[in-house]
Amino acid sequence: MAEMIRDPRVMKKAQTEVREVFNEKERVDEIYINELKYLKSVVKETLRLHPAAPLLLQRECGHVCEINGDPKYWIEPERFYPERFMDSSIDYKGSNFEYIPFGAGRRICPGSTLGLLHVELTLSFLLCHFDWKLPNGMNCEELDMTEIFGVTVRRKQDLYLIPIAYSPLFTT
Ligand code: HEM
Repeated sequence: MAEMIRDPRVMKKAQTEVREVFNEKERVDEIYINELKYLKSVVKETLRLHPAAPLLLQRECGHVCEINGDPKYWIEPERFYPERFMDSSIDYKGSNFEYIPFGAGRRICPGSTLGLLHVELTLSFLLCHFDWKLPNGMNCEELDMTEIFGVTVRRKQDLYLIPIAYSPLFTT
């Protein structure tokens, strides 16, 4: 939600997809979740930029540095850009080592399917039934994206957003 509120283009695109699929089916339901190609890319991109459980001890680089000057695996690696996963063969199975939000190998997360379903379904509900805006006239560039490390990584500042109920019946 934080990445999408920072980029209204992505929010709009994900919302349009969710509303098209679920309005047609007349309800939000997990059986249609695989039709949400863009929303799934949003979740993938979120787990790329913000892995909930980075492996090993977390470290932070003390200096700005450039490694070989050429991003080998990701184009514009720091950018939140879900489109990079559309039509990509990279999945969650841990066979692409540049993307292992659930780990890899024998100890890969056994709860990934359940975890993803919860995230995707919850996000679908939030996008389908509400429009979202920042409080107090806050600008999206002002949103603090600092993360803190614990057992899992999370936002340092809680995210406050204003939901505006949406119903296709009341739109013009
Ligand atoms: C989006 C949600 C989730 C993320 C991002 C996530 C991520 C991870 C990661 C990165 C690991 C370490 C894998 C490794 O050592 O290579 C892990 C392990 C594990 N996860 Fe998850 N997980 C999620 C949801 C869940 C859920 C819903 C469950 C249980 C219902 C679960 C159960 C476990 C267990 C038991 C392990 C330890 C596996 C082992 O060491 O053999 N996870 N998870």
